Amino acid sequence: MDQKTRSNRALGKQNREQLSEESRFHKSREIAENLMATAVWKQAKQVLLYASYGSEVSTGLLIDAALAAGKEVFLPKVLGDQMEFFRITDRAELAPGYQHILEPPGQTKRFLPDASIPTLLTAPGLAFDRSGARIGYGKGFYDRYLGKIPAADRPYLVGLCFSCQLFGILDGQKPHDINMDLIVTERR
Ligand SMILES: Nc1nc2c(c(=O)[nH]1)N(C=O)[C@@H](CNc1ccc(C(=O)N[C@@H](CCC(=O)O)C(=O)O)cc1)CN2
Ligand SMILES: Nc1ncnc2c1ncn2[C@@H]1O[C@H](COP(=O)(O)OP(=O)(O)OP(=O)(O)O)[C@@H](O)[C@H]1O
Repeated sequence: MDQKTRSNRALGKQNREQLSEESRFHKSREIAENLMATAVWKQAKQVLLYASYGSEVSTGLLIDAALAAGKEVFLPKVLGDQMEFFRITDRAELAPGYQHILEPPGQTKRFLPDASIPTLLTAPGLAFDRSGARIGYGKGFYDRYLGKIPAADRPYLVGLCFSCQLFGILDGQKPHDINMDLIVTERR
């Protein structure tokens, strides 16, 4: 991996961690509100979210709002070197898994892409740019997962980040990197 990707990842992570907990909480709420105001969120019947940990954009509000709105909610679970999404109907079903991140039990309905069902996926990340480029922890889970899905069946992809993680242009993109369709920050 190139030097630029490394330094953008480190910078995005540092900027995210420098926000106070209160500020992250506040901004996460604004990010959730901005996402929920979009047509893609409103129309989505299925949402693939993540259970936030560390200094990531918090997703608790989104999970609860999606469940309350009757959407099907799926969260990632790491299985070996792959990641799969399983349905939850309550946050209480989650238990610590890979890297102590809360995960679904894995016996419930597994997400299967279906282009006829409006579906939205939110991805966390350390650095993003306006074109939708995304840098994660560097293990490639999201890129590998999304790469398995034929482009026509892929959910609408939304990157969630604080505006301090948004950079001008993240070059050093690799062929396997899959761009987000939309980036949502606390500033929209
Ligand atoms: N909330 C959340 N769930 C997720 C992901 C994620 O990024 N966020 N994933 C997306 O892939 C998968 C888990 N992948 C992960 C890959 C690496 C690390 C990790 O190495 N964490 C270190 C920090 C490493 C670093 O700073 O470079 C740590 O937390 O100490 C964590 C999760 C599936 N679930
Ligand atoms: N579609 C793919 N097919 C095969 N290998 C892949 C694919 N996507 C990613 N990888 C592997 O994963 C590694 C890490 O990828 P990358 O640096 O893009 O991760 P990232 O986007 O920062 O992290 P993540 O997706 O876990 O949040 C790559 O070096 C590559 O070996």
